[in-house]
Amino acid sequence: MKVLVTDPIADAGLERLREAGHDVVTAYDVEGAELREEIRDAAGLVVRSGTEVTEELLAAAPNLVIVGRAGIGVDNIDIDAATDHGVIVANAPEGNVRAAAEHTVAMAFAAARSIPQAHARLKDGEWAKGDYLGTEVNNKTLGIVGLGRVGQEVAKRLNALGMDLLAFDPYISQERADQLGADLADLETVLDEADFLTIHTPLTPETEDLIGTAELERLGAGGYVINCARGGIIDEAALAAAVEDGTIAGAALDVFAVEPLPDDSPLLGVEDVVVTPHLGASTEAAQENVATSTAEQVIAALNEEPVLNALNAPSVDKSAFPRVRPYIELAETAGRIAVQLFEGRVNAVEVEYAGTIADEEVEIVTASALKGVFRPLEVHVNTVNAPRVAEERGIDVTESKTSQSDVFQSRVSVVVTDGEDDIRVCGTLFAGDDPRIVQIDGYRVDAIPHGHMLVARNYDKPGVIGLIGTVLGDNEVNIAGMFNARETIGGEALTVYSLDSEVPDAVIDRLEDDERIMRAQYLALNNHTNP
Ligand SMILES: NC(=O)C1=CN([C@@H]2O[C@H](COP(=O)(O)OP(=O)(O)OC[C@H]3O[C@@H](n4cnc5c(N)ncnc54)[C@H](O)[C@@H]3O)[C@@H](O)[C@H]2O)C=CC1
Ligand SMILES: O=C(O)C(=O)COP(=O)(O)O
Repeated sequence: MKVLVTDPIADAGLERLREAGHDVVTAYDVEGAELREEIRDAAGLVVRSGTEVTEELLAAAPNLVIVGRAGIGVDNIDIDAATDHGVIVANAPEGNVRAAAEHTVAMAFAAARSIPQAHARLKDGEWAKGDYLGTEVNNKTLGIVGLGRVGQEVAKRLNALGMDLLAFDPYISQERADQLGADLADLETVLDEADFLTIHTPLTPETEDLIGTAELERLGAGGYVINCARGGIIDEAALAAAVEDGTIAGAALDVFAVEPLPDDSPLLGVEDVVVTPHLGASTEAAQENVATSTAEQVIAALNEEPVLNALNAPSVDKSAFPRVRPYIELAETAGRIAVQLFEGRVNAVEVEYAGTIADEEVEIVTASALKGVFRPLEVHVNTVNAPRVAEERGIDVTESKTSQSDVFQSRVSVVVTDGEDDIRVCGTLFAGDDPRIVQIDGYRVDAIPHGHMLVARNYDKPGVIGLIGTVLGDNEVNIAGMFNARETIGGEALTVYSLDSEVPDAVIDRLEDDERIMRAQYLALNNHTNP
């Protein structure tokens, strides 16, 4: 499949994709209409921070399965739109953490000891020894905004260099902070106490412009700001002014609100603002890590396997996946059968798990059952967007589990209802992976869910089964298997036929013309034959 790579990633990642048999196309400086054309037949897209993955781009990518972000920050990807389009977004949250932490430490020293400024002057032939009186980090307080993966690595390193740690992060436990030797406080206290303030949050509506004039005033003279997280968290004009007028001592920035940083940025004119062009993740090791990890995730997604770091898709533990996998298709089929048999307007879907499957993480199986239920919709529904499609349509989804199962070791049931009537379809796996539909609307059946199915509700009268067989045969529809279930002798019965081909409407009409047959329904279970 085609995997489009729009930002440079390490060769190891490109190689991994090729080894998996994918057609890797690199398009580093392509934008606009040209990029939309390039993505049209792509199944995978790999980006870093340089590509804006917008709704417009996603809309131009009907075959896209996954956007892999070879790095951490996903603020350049419209995840919401990706979910709507059923596209997985996955990042590589581990591989460049140490690189980003080391760069942060380097930037702290660069600012505190004016290394870039002194270096530039010496290169110009000037021995400016007397102009620089730096600040030691030893015995100073490090204020950390965002004590996540990078923040914690920075904390450990700078703590080892003699700094006290004070962190603002409303989403971290006291226990974790204690393990790091960090005190937790509100932002104001951190600003009041810190000598160095380092930012390690993602860019979100909550963190946008988190640090402005008032916060820099609180940090005060002698304070340094380091930002290797995301531009936009600090108000750049306010920061440039605060360093320029001595409100704070200096700043070191790796990231900017607009990248590449425009020539006319006020930051560029301020002597004590140190800048690097978004180099935090740019080490050989980090790039190899994130490129291979992203390639693995793209390969998994294109193989319909679980994507470890998916940000918008149900997650499954890799070791549990083989146990869960066969139920994914079974639940989708049960959902497809249930919705096609149901004659009302679905306003709720219930997925029940009984037996050993109830011990597993089944989020992806439930999403798959919904995918089956929504199959007749025009929109492209998959396990990424199925829960959202349900929510948007006001369809209640419930999942229930019981360790008790009847005769089967495990059973998955999909119930669709309009609040009054419902249809329940239950499936199981024989011999571990052989899917069977074992109950339809209360009738015990045994049907192989494959291809084409005819479900007839008839009276248990002599000759009915023969008639159905003859009518199907006369119309060249071959019967692969059949199961007849009845309530009582002579009472209502439900007969399920597994067929080798589609049943034309005229044949359905012909069957329903017989007064012994109340209802005959053709169900398409093949992907290609969905009505
Ligand atoms: N300069 C570069 O090249 C690199 C930059 N990054 C950036 O560094 C940042 C941090 O990355 P990770 O540590 O991996 O993320 P993370 O998700 O592990 O940690 C982020 C932390 O911020 C906290 N947080 C979220 N909202 C907050 C708020 N409003 N106030 C205070 N704390 C808040 C979270 O609770 C979490 O602990 C990201 O923006 C990432 O994109 C990461 C790698 C390289
Ligand atoms: O991983 C991140 O969040 C980064 O900021 C690294 O960005 P990059 O992959 O170097 O464009």
